[in-house]
Amino acid sequence: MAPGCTMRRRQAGGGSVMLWAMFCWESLGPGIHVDVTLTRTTYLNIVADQEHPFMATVFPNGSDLFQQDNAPCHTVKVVQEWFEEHDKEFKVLTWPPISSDLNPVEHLWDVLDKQVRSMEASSRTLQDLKDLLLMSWCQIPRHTFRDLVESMPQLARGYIPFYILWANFLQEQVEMPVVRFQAGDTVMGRWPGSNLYYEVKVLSHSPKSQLYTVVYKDGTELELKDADIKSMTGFRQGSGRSRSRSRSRSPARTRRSRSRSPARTSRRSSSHTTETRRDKLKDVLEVRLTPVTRRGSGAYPGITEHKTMPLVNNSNNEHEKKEENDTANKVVEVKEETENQVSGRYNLRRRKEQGEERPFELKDAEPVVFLATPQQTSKTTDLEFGGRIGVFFLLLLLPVVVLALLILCGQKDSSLLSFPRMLPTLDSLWDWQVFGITLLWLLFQAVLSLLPIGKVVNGMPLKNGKTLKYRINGFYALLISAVAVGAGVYNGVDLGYIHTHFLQFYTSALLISILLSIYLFVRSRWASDDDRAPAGNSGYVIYDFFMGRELNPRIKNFDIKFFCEMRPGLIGWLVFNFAMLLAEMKLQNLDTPSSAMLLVNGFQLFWVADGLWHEEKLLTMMDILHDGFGFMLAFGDLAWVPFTFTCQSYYLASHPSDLSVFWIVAIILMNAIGYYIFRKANSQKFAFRRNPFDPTLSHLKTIPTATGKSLIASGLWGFVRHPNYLGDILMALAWSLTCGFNHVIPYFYLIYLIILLVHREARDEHQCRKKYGLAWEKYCEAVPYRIFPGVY
Ligand SMILES: NC(=O)C1=CN([C@@H]2O[C@H](COP(=O)(O)OP(=O)(O)OC[C@H]3O[C@@H](n4cnc5c(N)ncnc54)[C@H](OP(=O)(O)O)[C@@H]3O)[C@@H](O)[C@H]2O)C=CC1
Ligand SMILES: CC(C)=CCC[C@@H](C)[C@H]1CC=C2C3=C(CC[C@@]21C)[C@@]1(C)CC[C@H](O)C(C)(C)[C@@H]1CC3
Repeated sequence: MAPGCTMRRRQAGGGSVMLWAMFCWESLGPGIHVDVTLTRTTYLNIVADQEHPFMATVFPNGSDLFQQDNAPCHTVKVVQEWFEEHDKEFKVLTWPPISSDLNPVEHLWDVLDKQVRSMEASSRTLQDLKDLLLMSWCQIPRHTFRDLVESMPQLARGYIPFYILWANFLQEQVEMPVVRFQAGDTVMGRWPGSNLYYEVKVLSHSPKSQLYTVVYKDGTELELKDADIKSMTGFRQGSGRSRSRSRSRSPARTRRSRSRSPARTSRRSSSHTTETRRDKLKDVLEVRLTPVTRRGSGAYPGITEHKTMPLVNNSNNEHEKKEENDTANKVVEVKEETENQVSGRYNLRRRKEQGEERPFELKDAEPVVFLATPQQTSKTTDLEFGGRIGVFFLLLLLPVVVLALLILCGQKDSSLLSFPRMLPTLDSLWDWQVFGITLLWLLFQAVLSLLPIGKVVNGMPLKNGKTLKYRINGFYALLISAVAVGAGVYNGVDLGYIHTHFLQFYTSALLISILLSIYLFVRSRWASDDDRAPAGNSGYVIYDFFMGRELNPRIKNFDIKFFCEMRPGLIGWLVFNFAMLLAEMKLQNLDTPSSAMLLVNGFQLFWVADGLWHEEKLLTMMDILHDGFGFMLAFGDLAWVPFTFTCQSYYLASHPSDLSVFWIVAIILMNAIGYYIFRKANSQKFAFRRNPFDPTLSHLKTIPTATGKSLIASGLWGFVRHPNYLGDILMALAWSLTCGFNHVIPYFYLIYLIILLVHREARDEHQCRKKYGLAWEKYCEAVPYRIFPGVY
């Protein structure tokens, strides 16, 4: 922000709050507090996560217009590229470089200014100012912004259409004393990532970082910004000190001098402390600040009884239904029992009044969105899987486990106790021809993935603000592979070869995954910080080799991780299943495959086809966004998936399983229920993350988080915290049940999946708790079970 844009009153202390907002004739958009230095990444996040979904909701028919001024962050290359990529959905209107026109949002800043000023006495801290700005933005009446648009001369002359969205930044400044609290003071400290305050004791203040070190009652020590601390009296009463404030507009305004009328200047310095305003202010603060009750002594601060944390109904999506002030997002804050004072204004209702017993209150509003700070890849300190020692054993154990599984599965007696004393010789485990076939398969799938069919989509924004492009053609690859395999079999290719050489196929895949991991590890030496995975950069060779140092290793446009996750292993698994089906018919002299084998083939074909149909959704998953590509995923994708996921069909090839009609129906039903839960939960979450305003999701209740994202807290996501895992596990159970109860070996996939998903859930829980703080705690309170309702 250029100094010329701000009008500071005094130099001592103070700071500024930056707000980004957008509006059109139809509706106000969300007001977004930019919590970090405004960078291209921050702005790209705003555009992708806020502006884009809002635009899609307000103008669902496309061909709409978006206008912003020429601020540097608006015009940087990555941002322009993003807009170019989306130019089919909407066009960005250029802002004439020497335009004397104000961005229409600026008129709303004036409205905001008046509203905030009328509550001036309250704004003692940056947090106060931020809260007031956000709340005031939401309170701009509909007629104000509509009148503004309708009064624009360009509109009257037909130069600009109604379907245009304007956006801009506002910077407001507040002055504060430098050190408000002394060591030993008892104050109210905000719990990071939330809007909840707890009693804390100030330990010290650092003049350098301007941070207070405080200790919570449970002993947690944290560093808090001045804005996150309130005095006990101020907290209870909400009375304020005087402050002075100045503001600046969009960063683009650096070159344009802003002429302010003398009237405005005098208005600025006048005091606005009438009783009415105080009352208004009191209301606002009472909605905002809520002392929380502790559940027990020494409890973790997040686990408290928050009678006040709001659960938000997503129904604000239907903005056309609203009568007044139809902002797309409204402030969601905690509130005390003083509901009567404010309920009319803020539309707060007790959930009990709606006949539900939840300890939450419901608001017909979305939260004002706070922007998450983009992550930097620093050294990985939080080691998973038991750290270096854990991954060392996993490195050795995983390949051996698969080998043991295959040996047992292929035996007549598959009981664990009949594991052969003599291990297969190295000679019998290796076949160059098999190795060649495996390489050819990989090459074939790589070629298919590069075919210029299917759409190209953007992945999620990376740390540097860029997005990678992905060709989504997995489903076509499956169809082409099916035709190729079918043609091969028709022309006499004996797929029984796969059954008889299954171990050799495994060792080939194992070797390839090891070689690939070594290649990935070596090439990651040259990976820039931006390209590194948050989870695989501990500095320990074994650990980083296992986890993968590079996030999205690519050879030109070929994304190695995305390819391996979805193609050779998954499609290969289906080919193996088909080979086992043919082998079963041959070994057991059957004219048609057994019902168990048909079910397994059918279910798994459907699951893989479904995964490839929804291939794009993988782009938002932990594996792509967080995990590096190292041995774990290379081995997982190329060896683990095709050789352990086949455990039922490989087992059935040599172990007949007679299923009664009852069992067949029960198993089909179980698979169908599992699939429904799995797919619905995943699709709902994906759609919600892509567009929180999606009208089809308006019935969902959500919990706002301080990052701007909300958590779905009703429907399947209100049933258990990981309904998608539950669905997946139900399907896995159905697949295993086809093999009967003679041996545990066909249940290997089910056992693996439960272990993996329970562990994954714990990893995810850890990350979500870090990301969402108390909002996550609230979600856990509202939805106590993780995967299995009533059990876990
Ligand atoms: N068969 C197999 O071997 C495996 C299958 N899978 C399947 O893949 C699928 C995806 O799994 P995975 O990526 O692990 O997990 P999820 O798809 O459940 O993703 C977890 C993320 O979802 C977001 N989230 C969590 N709770 C909520 C909520 N209430 N509302 C909105 N967003 C929420 C959070 O991210 P944020 O808030 O940042 O968006 C969280 O980090 C699952 O169906 C799983 O069963 C996974 C692993 C192995
Ligand atoms: C023990 C070990 C080596 C673990 C590696 C784990 C991997 C095998 C799995 C981690 C997440 C996976 C997913 C799929 C396959 C298995 C791995 C790679 C998946 C691509 C299968 C198809 C689904 O539709 C899916 C896209 C939901 C799924 C995503 C996760």
